[in-house]
Amino acid sequence: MSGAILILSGPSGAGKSTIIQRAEPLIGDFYFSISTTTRPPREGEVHGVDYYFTDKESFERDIAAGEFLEYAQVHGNYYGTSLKPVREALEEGKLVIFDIDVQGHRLARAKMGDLITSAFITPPTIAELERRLLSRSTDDPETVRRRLENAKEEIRALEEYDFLIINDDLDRATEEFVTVAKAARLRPGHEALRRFRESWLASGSRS
Ligand SMILES: Nc1ncnc2c1ncn2[C@@H]1O[C@H](COP(=O)(O)OP(=O)(O)OP(=O)(O)O)[C@@H](O)[C@H]1O
Ligand SMILES: Nc1nc2c(ncn2[C@@H]2O[C@H](COP(=O)(O)O)[C@@H](O)[C@H]2O)c(=O)[nH]1
Repeated sequence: MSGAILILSGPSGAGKSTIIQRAEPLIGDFYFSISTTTRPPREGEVHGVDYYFTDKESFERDIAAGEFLEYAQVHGNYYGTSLKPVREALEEGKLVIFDIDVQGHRLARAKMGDLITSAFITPPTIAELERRLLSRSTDDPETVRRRLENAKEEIRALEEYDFLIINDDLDRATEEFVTVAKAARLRPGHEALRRFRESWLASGSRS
């Protein structure tokens, strides 16, 4: 595998999807890992674009079949990253971007740590996070409350990430994310390093 992985995490409502969408034309060729979830679709979300929406029984069947690189229960629903498309994209040398929670970041690091660069995105304050969750109008008040409570736990994992992006100004945060993505691309995994060393040593010299 010669690609690289960039993991983006942060509280729900931090602006991860917004930033990935804005950064897309600026990063160049990459593969965005579409997660599978048991969360019901929000208005406007499309199966196979935003998520693969499924039910608990088939998600648990996929867990048992070893389909996931990582999965976790987040805000009361299952979310998981399918291993097969990620492996294929890596084999094609692509940068693979994940938008996953802090548990998923830990699990992915344990399996593919040498390929991973990670960034944690957060609004500057909890009050601003609450404002964004409310103004997005996608979740009922109980869901917003639960997501805000979870945010206080998630931010404890900050030190586990390579980069912190404070999303106060969207243009600046997007620019920072693009910089991180370019850096992630330049980070070869152990296998790629070994291959380079072998070919470098085999390249010979005149003396
Ligand atoms: N810098 C910003 N200033 C003001 N509003 C913002 C900023 N960044 C994002 N938003 C808004 O905040 C809301 C949440 O953003 P978004 O849906 O991208 O968050 P997310 O981190 O992907 O959330 P989730 O994890 O729940 O999918 C959206 O309405 C978005 O337009
Ligand atoms: N561990 C994983 N977390 C995931 C995955 N896909 C998304 N997420 C995280 O879930 C929350 C909530 O997302 P929402 O779309 O319901 O608002 C968010 O923090 C995502 O990063 C995954 O495959 N694995």
